[in-house]
Amino acid sequence: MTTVPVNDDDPFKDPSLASSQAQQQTQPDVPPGSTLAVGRNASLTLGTDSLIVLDEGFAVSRDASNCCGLLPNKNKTTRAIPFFHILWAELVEWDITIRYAQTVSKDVVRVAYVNYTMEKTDREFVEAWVEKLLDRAYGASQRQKRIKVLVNPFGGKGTAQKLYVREIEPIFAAARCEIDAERTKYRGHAVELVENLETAAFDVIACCSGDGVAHEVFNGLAKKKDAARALTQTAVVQLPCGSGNAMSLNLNGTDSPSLAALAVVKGLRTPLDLVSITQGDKRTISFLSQSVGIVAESDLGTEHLRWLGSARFTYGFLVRLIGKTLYPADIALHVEIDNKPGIREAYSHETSQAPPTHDPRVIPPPTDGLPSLKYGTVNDALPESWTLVPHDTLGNFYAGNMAYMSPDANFFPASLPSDGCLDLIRIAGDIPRLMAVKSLLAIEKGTFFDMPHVNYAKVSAYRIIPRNQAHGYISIDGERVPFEPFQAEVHRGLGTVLSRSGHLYEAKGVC
Ligand SMILES: Nc1ncnc2c1ncn2[C@@H]1O[C@H](COP(=O)(O)OP(=O)(O)OP(=O)(O)O)[C@@H](O)[C@H]1O
Repeated sequence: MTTVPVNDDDPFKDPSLASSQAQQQTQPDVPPGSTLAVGRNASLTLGTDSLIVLDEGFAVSRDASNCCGLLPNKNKTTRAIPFFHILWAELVEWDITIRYAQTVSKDVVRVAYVNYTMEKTDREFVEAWVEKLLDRAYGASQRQKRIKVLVNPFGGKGTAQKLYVREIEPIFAAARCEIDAERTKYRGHAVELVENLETAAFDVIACCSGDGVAHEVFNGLAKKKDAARALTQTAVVQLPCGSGNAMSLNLNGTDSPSLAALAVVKGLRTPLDLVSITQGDKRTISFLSQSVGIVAESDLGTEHLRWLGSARFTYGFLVRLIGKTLYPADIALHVEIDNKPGIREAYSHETSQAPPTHDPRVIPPPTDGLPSLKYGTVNDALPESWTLVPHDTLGNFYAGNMAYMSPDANFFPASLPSDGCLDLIRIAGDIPRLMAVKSLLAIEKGTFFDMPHVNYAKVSAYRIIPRNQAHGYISIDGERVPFEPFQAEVHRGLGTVLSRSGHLYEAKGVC
């Protein structure tokens, strides 16, 4: 028998769970076929949420807390490995090996394994048990995903390659994923790589980067001749290795690379709304956010303060709040829900739905490119039903397709992956300074949505024309674009990501 240390937490009230198939008969809570005897003194049982490893050998394993392991520790014979953490299980000859992601700290999991040599008994039973374990471990998530990995060696602090090798790749490998990794060489390289990628050969494109490379990957898929099909079939995921890791926070529920890798291994295919942005003669795809005004300027206009780290955004924000900076613009909206009770209700409705067991979308034919634009481009006449409304005192125009924009900044708590809407926040720039500072604090506290001066709507399209400013900042998914009018239109569920829930973000919502 070979084991590496298993999580020492023992959540089991009754450590005397069956240690053999015979004993199992006396355990009414354990369905037949759940326990596998793996030697005279050890067994593996499929519990409710975990694999229960009962091994008397654990009790005498070396442990500093028990005289170098010389004294048997009767309480430590049963250990639990949550099914979510099980990466793979296999039977080779009569050797059973189970690999899993072991929690070594709050933010880190590492590959570990248990291995037993079985007695040559009922092979069919053992094979069926392994299959049941994999079933519980993966549920509706695809096993052995084929993953194209793109590493941005300059993402974040320049440690993406190191993080990939140390924190991510071992987890993918232990889960028997097929991996093809490549580094991006220059800005825009991911767009080119993905445009020319044989996407049918991969289930997932994983960006070991910040949100910037994920933005490029969606745009690369959008440039393909069979864009609609590629965007439906290929899931885009982010492994947090950059300075902005919103995508991973929202879908993997973490900005830890190893936990995100585990979430990707277990991720469920999830349709994601994508947004066409037309500006000048260009059409690009946005998956995360668009901002004009204080948010864009606090992020993009503070590059010279990079030495401040993440505080540069807060500093930039406060300077502009206190200065009551205004960003006047004319705005036309295609509103879907214009009031907070209605938004809350739409959100609650989705959260009350059972998680989907499969992706309901029909795969588009290979001849379909991007969907046509229902409302034309920014260069076309304004659609008849739209009205341009002057916002002379605008301070913040912020449209979000996901909830978190950074850790502790759940700006869009009502956002849903595929409701066909962007959540749009508009805040006047001339509100009292104290109220403005309170708004900033309210984002972290989760009370921002309900503040009366925060105008929150769900929209499916809009046009914004900045006014009376020679220069300024517009951010699309955190990337700077020209300070010119643009139009946005949501395409419901056009893209695909992997998420933990299959239909929600990993953020506290507005229920
Ligand atoms: N080898 C490379 N050299 C220079 N730029 C690159 C390279 N690979 C990717 N990029 C660019 O780096 C930008 C930022 O990437 P990413 O989002 O991964 O990192 P980040 O640290 O979160 O971003 P930021 O620098 O904006 O804070 C992307 O626009 C991408 O095109």
